[in-house]
Amino acid sequence: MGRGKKRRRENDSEAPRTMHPRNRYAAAPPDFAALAALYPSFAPFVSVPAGGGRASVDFTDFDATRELTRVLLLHDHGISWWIPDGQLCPTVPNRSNYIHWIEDLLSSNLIPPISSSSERVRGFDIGTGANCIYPLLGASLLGWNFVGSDVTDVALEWAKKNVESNPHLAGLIEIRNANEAPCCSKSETVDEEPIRENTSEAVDNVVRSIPPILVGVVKDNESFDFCMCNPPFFESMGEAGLNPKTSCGGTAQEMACPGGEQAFITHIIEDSVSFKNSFRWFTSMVGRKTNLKLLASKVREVGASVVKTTEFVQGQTARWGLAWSFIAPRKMVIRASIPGKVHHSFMLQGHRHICGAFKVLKSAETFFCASNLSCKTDSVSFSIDVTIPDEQTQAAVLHGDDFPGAVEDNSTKPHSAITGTSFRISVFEQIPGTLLIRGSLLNKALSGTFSSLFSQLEDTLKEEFCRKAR
Ligand SMILES: C[S@@+](CC[C@H](N)C(=O)[O-])C[C@H]1O[C@@H](n2cnc3c(N)ncnc32)[C@H](O)[C@@H]1O
Repeated sequence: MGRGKKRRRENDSEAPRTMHPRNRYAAAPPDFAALAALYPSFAPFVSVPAGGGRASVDFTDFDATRELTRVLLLHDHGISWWIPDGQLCPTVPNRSNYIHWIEDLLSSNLIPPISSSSERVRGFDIGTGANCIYPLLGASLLGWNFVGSDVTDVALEWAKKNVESNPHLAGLIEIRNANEAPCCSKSETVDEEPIRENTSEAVDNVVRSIPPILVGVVKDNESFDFCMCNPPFFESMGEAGLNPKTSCGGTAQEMACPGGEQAFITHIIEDSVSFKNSFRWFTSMVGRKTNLKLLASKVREVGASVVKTTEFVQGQTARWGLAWSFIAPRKMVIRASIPGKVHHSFMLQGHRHICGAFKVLKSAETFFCASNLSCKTDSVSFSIDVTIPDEQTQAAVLHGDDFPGAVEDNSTKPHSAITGTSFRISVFEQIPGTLLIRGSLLNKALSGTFSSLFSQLEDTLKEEFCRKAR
């Protein structure tokens, strides 16, 4: 955790415009003056301009940042919380975004629930820290169950204290010492010298020096709906640098590890292969966009069936989310409840940068590939030819979900005649910031299935692009 790509500075007291819509601070940022009136211990950290105006907090003061977090957790979430001086202090609105993204992944239904899924969602927070922020937020906002792991004495001691201070959540959260994994050697001191060669061999060597993350820490027969991680992003505290505009604390053990986030997340990816069927989703926060691409290809190399990414814009800092799963995505055999047509279209309107035609094309490709449909993308004509594999085509017909030639006539052709059903998705930029997405059935079979898929594509792209653009 630390400093990533800097964004144009926004007023710190304003909620970033890109907050998740369900984030409780999305509509209105915290009202510092009102909180100061309610909590006298917070008042000394709040300044109100002489001529009136919005109250502010000095984010370069660790004590102020920690007191704000304490007050927000107490006032808005009913959580009693504290961390010792210098430990990483989380910002509540930012951390909530990651929780809501996982909530979206779980509810997307892209991956079916794992067989042992219980009624209550169960998550594994890798490196929960002294602050234990994700389990506390996930349990209080959504009633999720958590195992939170860590390796340092201070993190384990304070994470437990933070859980015990909240008896209403204590039954939902277990804190686990990753150093007690059977294969573990005690956590190493962080090397101040970064690895010189950034070759994959150098990274692999470093990965082996990181203490256990999942293997040995996850118990036999345990299963989880997801894991999450805010990794140590840096190779050294020198690399972490100091952001003069904020003081969120952070010790070397929290901020840095040998090989930085690339090695840490590579370790998670390697471990994930051992738990293909025990986790529905593996996720991690990523601090650098270059690492996101690299790690996403690693995830594909180890055979993930679905890979998803997102961008978290957190005030001035951009971070990314990487999610993957080995569970086969649900097959797109769709009940054609909407009337079949051979052409469909919809508009995406949003901010030009966010809603670029190429980005939308790639997201559409990801959507279809994740559904086991084969895609041929032409980035010159901004189009994708999508083919529904024969077995899915057959399944749609056999299940009575659709029928061939639904638009042309309502007669049912022999099943064997329907092969390689395909359609074309094209993205056109109408005016800057407005895109037209058009879908055309190429061989006029299974129009109901095509219509249903197109409607799901519309929902997915609108959710992804229009929400961000708000
Ligand atoms: C950036 S901090 C994140 C703390 C907290 N989750 C947050 O978001 O503020 C990274 C945490 O990972 C922990 N850590 C490092 N290696 C670990 C390992 N092998 N297993 C579990 N936790 C580890 C560190 O001790 C530290 O608490």
